[in-house]
Amino acid sequence: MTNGPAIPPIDSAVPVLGVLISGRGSNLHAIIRAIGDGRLAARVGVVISNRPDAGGLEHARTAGIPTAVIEHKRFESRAAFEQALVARLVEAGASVICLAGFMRILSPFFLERAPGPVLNVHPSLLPAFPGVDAQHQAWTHGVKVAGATVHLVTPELDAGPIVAQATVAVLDDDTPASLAARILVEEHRIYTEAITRVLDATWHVEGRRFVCRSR
Ligand SMILES: Nc1nc2c(c(=O)[nH]1)N[C@@H](CN(C=O)c1ccc(C(=O)N[C@@H](CCC(=O)O)C(=O)O)cc1)CN2
Ligand SMILES: NCC(=O)N[C@@H]1O[C@H](COP(=O)([O-])[O-])[C@@H](O)[C@H]1O
Repeated sequence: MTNGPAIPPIDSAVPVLGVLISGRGSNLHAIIRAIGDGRLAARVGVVISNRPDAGGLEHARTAGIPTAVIEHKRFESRAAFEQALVARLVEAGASVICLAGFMRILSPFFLERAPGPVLNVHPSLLPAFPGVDAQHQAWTHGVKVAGATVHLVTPELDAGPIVAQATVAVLDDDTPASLAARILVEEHRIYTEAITRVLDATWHVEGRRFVCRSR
């Protein structure tokens, strides 16, 4: 009698990602698919959501990835919440933290204790249109070129060194929703590229510039 599908042993040589979400998790799903396709040499050690109803948790469960719900509302302070995040990331052995639609501003308390660099994906060509609803900001402003950014997370919101970007042409008949959908495709593509660059040991930051020797 078999005991179900064989669960491959954990390869300690494979870098571990910790992914933080708050919602549907399409960027998380893109990371999981990239790993499964062999396009990203890593594994997701834990998916943490600050919201129990986050749809992205199901992507993790389907992929057999450990999940945790750490609700910010249940903590007395932002620091206590962030300490819980750090503890779960350390427990999972995460060495790179990926924010994927994680809708909490992280304080220096977290960033000083995180077990590795923190990345975020943002749906605009930063520094243009920081903050929330960036796609709608760009559409309303009338830009002809929008896009997506993956950046290192620093205490200042959406202002960290840029690791990867992609442009998206804005069409005359675009709506905010149609533009956001095309930007999302590029987010999915560049997040894998950005994680690969950060996993490469030959990067450093010069001023605001993310410099990666090998890519
Ligand atoms: N220190 C940083 N934290 C975060 C960054 C960052 O660059 N530096 N990126 C954000 C992602 N983000 C936009 O890309 C973003 C997320 C959340 C907010 C925000 O106003 N959050 C509120 C609460 C909102 C809610 O819970 O619904 C808050 O934290 O008080 C703005 C922008 C992730 N974190
Ligand atoms: N300011 C942060 C921000 O706007 N992040 C955006 O939230 C969405 C999450 O989608 P997902 O849950 O399907 O990955 C993504 O479009 C991401 O760029």
